[in-house]
Amino acid sequence: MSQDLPASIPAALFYERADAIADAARELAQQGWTPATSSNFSMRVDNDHAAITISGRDKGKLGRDDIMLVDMHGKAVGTGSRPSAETELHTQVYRRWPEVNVVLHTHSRTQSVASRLFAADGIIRLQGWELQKAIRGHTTHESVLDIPVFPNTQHMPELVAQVDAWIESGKPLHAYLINGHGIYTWGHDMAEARRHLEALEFLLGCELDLKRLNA
Ligand SMILES: CSC[C@@H](O)[C@@H](O)C(=O)COP(=O)(O)O
Ligand SMILES: [Zn+2]
Repeated sequence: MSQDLPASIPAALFYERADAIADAARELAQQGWTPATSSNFSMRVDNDHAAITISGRDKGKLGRDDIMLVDMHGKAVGTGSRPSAETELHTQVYRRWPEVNVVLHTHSRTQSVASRLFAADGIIRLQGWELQKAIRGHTTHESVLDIPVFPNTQHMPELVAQVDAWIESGKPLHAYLINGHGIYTWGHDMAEARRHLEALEFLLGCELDLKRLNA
């Protein structure tokens, strides 16, 4: 289905975003983090719109026609295509933080297992790892980096409410896990969002190893 763009959005801008999403998705898929059409990716286009993956597509084989425009409430703009089933989790981040321009969601094995293992605690506390410094605002391994684990649901407003409650409690949020599901993280640009995702994948893997070793 073709994408019509509002007059305020140049085609070159939208397709630059679409290409950047498709390129990142391909690379993340190659790492095995987007199995069986899972995962979704988006980039802010302007204050009122984001480019996001169309629902159900193989994230390892995306082209620019697999990306569509939505408004900041998750409604399709200029196309009959269906946006990601989890679009509201992306637009929530864009509405909340105007400086965030990229949201990434993946389903790696490490993310999935860690989410199950720490679900009862509702949180994974990362501390003492040098790689925490890959996360914006963290300048030392001594800092505390809390990653909440929210219960999974197919009803997005419930998840949105849980994320809102965490943020409104005043706690920092750079990423969250959904139990048995995967991770959401974001960044000011694609490089930062990718760095956050990669660092968190590594750190969750380390925490799982510690549990395995009973350390
Ligand atoms: C194929 S199961 C994964 C989905 O249920 C969902 O969690 C997901 O990440 C992808 O959904 P999508 O609608 O393609 O964005
Ligand atoms: Zn998902």
